[in-house]
Amino acid sequence: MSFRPRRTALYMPGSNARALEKAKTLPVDVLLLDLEDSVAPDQKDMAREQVVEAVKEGGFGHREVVIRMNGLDTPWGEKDLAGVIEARPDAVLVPKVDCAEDVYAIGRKLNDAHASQDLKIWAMMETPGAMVRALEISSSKLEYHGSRLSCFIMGTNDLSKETRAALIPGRAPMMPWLMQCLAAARAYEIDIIDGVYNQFTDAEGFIAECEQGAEMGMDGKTIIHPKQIADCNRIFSPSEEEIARSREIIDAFDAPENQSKNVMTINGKMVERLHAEMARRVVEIADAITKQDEQ
Ligand SMILES: CC(C)(COP(=O)(O)OP(=O)(O)OC[C@H]1O[C@@H](n2cnc3c(N)ncnc32)[C@H](O)[C@@H]1OP(=O)(O)O)[C@@H](O)C(=O)NCCC(=O)NCCSC(=O)C[C@H](O)C(=O)O
Ligand SMILES: [Mg+2]
Repeated sequence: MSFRPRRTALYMPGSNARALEKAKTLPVDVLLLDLEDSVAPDQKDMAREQVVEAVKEGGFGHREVVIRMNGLDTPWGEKDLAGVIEARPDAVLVPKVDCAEDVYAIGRKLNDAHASQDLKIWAMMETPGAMVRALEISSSKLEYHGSRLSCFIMGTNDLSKETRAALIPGRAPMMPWLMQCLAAARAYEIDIIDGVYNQFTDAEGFIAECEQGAEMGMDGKTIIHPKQIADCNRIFSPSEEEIARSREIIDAFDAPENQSKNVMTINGKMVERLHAEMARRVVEIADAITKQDEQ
């Protein structure tokens, strides 16, 4: 599959055996098995063992499986990374990435361990340093031979803690950083998934934040509870109307009589060839979602 849907990325504490089992039945695109902030220090070793065993055992179907390790500067980081190498998930999620060297350090260790290049690095973007160095971090994808960086995840809780910017409805204080990370990600063809909405019992607020993230261009949203799955999947999927409009644009530009046209009027609106490229992406996303749902 050339396009991989990343609409819903569900966190679950690695210490929660029930959640790990339940994950195999939930309609999410990505599972974020957490060894970091949702796991208490006295549970870290147990959580790591449990997650490594669960990933080795498999059974997660089409879901992308990602393990969030503790930082290499903590007492658990090295053991977590060894566990990741043993378990072989789709990606390791590195918390509190602050600069490109934090990505290189993980890449070097994976390469030294001869871990498959299919094991990707995802970066949590959640420190003030990462906000001002977002482009340096994303560019590490190209500048370091063997870099595996393929996705950013916004960590708005830590960002709020470290910057003291309030997490409020509409997220005005966070908007410059969210968009800066998005542009940095796109500049190097890296996916980007939005931060969590903590008030998981507030469906209306969650829907508003998903819609905002989708309008900003995020590929999906991180979630913390199964209640949030259905709305998140729906909002980050192309609507029937959008798919129909996209097919209309593609057909118009593909028509033999329009081959020498770069601009047209469709339904009273100017449409250029670049819009046909955007439309093809919408259809590709919709097809990938349909294919995944059929599995
Ligand atoms: C928030 C929770 C602690 C709530 O847990 P609980 O009270 O147990 O929820 P429910 O009783 O409503 O659960 C109903 C059933 O759903 C299952 N469940 C709940 N949450 C999950 C989950 N995340 N994954 C899988 N399954 C889940 C329960 O097991 C129940 O199942 P059943 O037995 O069949 O009835 C809890 O939801 C939770 O722990 N959520 C994840 C918290 C987490 O991982 N946080 C860390 C990431 S957030 C973050 O740090 C982002 C970033 O770094 C930043 O800085 O912003
Ligand atoms: Mg965090």
